[in-house]
Amino acid sequence: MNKLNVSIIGVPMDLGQNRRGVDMGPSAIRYAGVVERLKALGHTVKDEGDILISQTREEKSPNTTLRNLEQVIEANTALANKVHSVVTEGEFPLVLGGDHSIAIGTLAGLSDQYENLGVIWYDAHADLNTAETSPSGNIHGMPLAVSIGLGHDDLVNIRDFAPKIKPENIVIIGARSVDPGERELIKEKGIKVFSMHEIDKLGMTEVMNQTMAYFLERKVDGVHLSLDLDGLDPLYTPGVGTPVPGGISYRESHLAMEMLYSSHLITSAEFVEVNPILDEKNRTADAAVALMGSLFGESLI
Ligand SMILES: NC(=[NH2+])NCCC[C@H](N)C(=O)O
Ligand SMILES: [Mn+2]
Ligand SMILES: [Mn+2]
Repeated sequence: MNKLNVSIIGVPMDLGQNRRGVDMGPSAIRYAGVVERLKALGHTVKDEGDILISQTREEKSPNTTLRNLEQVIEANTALANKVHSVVTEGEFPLVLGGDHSIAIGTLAGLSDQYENLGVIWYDAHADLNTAETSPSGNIHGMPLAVSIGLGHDDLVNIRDFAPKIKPENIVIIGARSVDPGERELIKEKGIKVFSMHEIDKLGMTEVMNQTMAYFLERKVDGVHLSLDLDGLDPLYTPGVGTPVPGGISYRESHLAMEMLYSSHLITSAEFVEVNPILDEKNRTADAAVALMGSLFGESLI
């Protein structure tokens, strides 16, 4: 088995949306035993601590409909620099959120290390909104659009280059709440989506096999897993700010993580949207850590 040097980066960010408490996500995931779980699998694990996040929130940012824009730019710039230094040292970045706006920083930090990075977006949502299409003004609904170069200039150009990833290198898994503007973008850019419909119809084994074949065909030189806990059904992960019923099951998610482990394709990961205030007895963070166990090589036998 392949042993990794895992660097854990906490991002106690809640400025990309309006439900308070998701800033406590990294602590909840640590309490659920992430370090111990990965060490038990033989990996070397270093907890790099948390990125500093502004405690100032504003209801209306000056000159924009994007909520807390300045603070989100600042946090993501810091995260991008941290992820970048971790990757250049040959370590595996494992980012703990925090709301999903932090994927902007994670991808910005990763992408100049990869010519052709693939991205798995495991989520109930597509997170492909821009200021023009967003129903909410919440930046956590925009990170994938920003990463393909669409959105506010200062977000798009973190670390001074854009775009970070190619639309045809994205695979969205678990989508079931997609806004009209996002649908158009998916069509226009040819983004690959396995919605709940495909998961139901094909089964998770086939979805993952097709996902991996797609990345091999695209000759990616790394794959980032961005896992929003709301991709799972709220039955299993109730502690999320934007739950959508009819989601991926706990077992299907483990199967997906186990298959990703066996594929050796994944080169970085983030687990986001864990909100302990909305949770029941830390179940959502527990689920996140259990899924990380599978992603990093736990098996039953
Ligand atoms: N990362 C998330 N949970 N995103 C939810 C986005 C919800 C909705 N599509 C919006 O733009 O506001
Ligand atoms: Mn989501
Ligand atoms: Mn999301």
